[in-house]
Amino acid sequence: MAAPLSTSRGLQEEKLVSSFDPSSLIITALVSPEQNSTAEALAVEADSRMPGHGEEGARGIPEKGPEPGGVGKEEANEGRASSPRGVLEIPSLSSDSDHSGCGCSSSSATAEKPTAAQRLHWWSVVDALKRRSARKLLPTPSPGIARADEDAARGRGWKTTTAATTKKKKKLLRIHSAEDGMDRGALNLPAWKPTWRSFDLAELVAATDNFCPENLIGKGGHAEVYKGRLPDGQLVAVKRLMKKDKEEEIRTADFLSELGIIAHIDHPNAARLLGYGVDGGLHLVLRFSPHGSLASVLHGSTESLEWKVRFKVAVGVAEGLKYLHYSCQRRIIHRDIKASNILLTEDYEPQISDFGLAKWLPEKWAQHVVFPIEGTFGYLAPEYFMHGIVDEKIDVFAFGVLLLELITGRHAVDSTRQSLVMWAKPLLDVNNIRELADPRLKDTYDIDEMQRATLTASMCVHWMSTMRPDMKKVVQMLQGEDGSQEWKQKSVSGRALLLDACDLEDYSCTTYLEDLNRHMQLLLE
Ligand SMILES: Nc1ncnc2c1ncn2[C@@H]1O[C@H](COP(=O)(O)OP(=O)(O)OP(=O)(O)O)[C@@H](O)[C@H]1O
Repeated sequence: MAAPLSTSRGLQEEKLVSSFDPSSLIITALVSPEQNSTAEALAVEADSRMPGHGEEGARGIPEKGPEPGGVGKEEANEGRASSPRGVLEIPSLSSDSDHSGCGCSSSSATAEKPTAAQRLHWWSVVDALKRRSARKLLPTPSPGIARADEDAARGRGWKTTTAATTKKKKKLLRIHSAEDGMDRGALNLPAWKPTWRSFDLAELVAATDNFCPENLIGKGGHAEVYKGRLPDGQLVAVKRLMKKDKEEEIRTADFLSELGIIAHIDHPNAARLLGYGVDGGLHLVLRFSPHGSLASVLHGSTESLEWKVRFKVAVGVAEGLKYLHYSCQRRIIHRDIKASNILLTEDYEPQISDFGLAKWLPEKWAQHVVFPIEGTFGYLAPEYFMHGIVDEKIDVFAFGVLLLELITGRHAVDSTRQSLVMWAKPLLDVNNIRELADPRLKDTYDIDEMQRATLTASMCVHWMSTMRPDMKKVVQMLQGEDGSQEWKQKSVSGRALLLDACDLEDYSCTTYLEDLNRHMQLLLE
């Protein structure tokens, strides 16, 4: 496994990035074969770029899933494709429940399949992308194409179908024929109105004052985010995917992936999608969070964030993660929980955002192995960065780090490149709350809440994933609802417990810290 590259995003956030993202396969399920569009050629290209990727895997759905309780393997040379990210599965017409759409429930725990109307809505997204692709294929730019689109098309070597890809294309045609054979017009649509819509470029330009630099409110590894105002006065955040080093098709795949997941999320502690735009770039339109990210409020201000708010944020993020892990038809693993991906509403209600790396896993897969490993250093669970293992527990680990940030006011990785987990571990082991608590808080925190938070954090950042609580338990622990007494007792004998756990496994506490260190050195070299 090649060592992942690191971007230069400062010491606080070393983000792992990939040279190739298997999620690009998502496109293969979204383009229609009936048009010889760029999008289709793109699909074939994306497919063919997977080394050893079998034709059967062209839809990104494994031919044969792992046995119940087994591990889903994403590595291409295993002959299986990735657990598809995002949209790929949403409009699926397959009868196999495991390959059906995400259909996350609306604030309820009941999973629902997508309706015909929902599928139709998705088709409109696909059509918009196809139109965009088709425009770019035109040998001479049409006078009707917006200038921004011309810029985007300039110099880009979109490949049309080649002899080498013809065979795969034929296969794709067959794969898609079943879906495309469905008469969209003949669908008897139930009354379903999506809460999000398509925005054209003119609307986005007007809202953001032509993406004026003054409206730039955030810049991540993949996107620029602009503040905007819609004609009805509503404030929005327009997330524009950056061109950077990624190929167009990979960017499109990332975009569809994020859109596919976020469009189905409906929870007060998760970012709310208002729409998307595919003209002049790829855009997500999101509800604006007035306080920006937790990272900026916690670390970017001289004023100390009061404990009451910190605890509210902790509980809210835990609720949001619980929803993602348990209230969707398929479990959504966020994979990039960190302070800069937690946005704060007017009244400091936290919202989990940036679903660019999120994955959903079939119910019967206990876990999944991915390559390349993506995420942000300081928040990566050991089993993930060492072996690429993905399940809910990697989010639990990252949540533990976030909790430590809230408790201590420290960064996940400090200016001396020390990981917060490494710094906090000895203090957590002896339950030294005085040393752990952010000195800026002085004595203003609720001692019970602080006790519960530190204990929960110590369990969440356990190096053995099986020793970490799930997010249902985390919520209960934070709220002191279930087993708080039991946890209190554990906190008293916390050190003994943790040492016991160390003894149980060869993979000891020391090994874990050494691995973390080694991994960090690798990244920062
Ligand atoms: N809805 C929003 N309201 C206010 N600010 C936002 C909103 N969405 C994003 N931002 C700001 O923009 C920043 C970058 O957004 P985001 O994390 O989605 O971009 P990204 O490129 O995907 O990031 P990453 O590097 O984590 O992949 C956030 O940290 C936040 O400060």
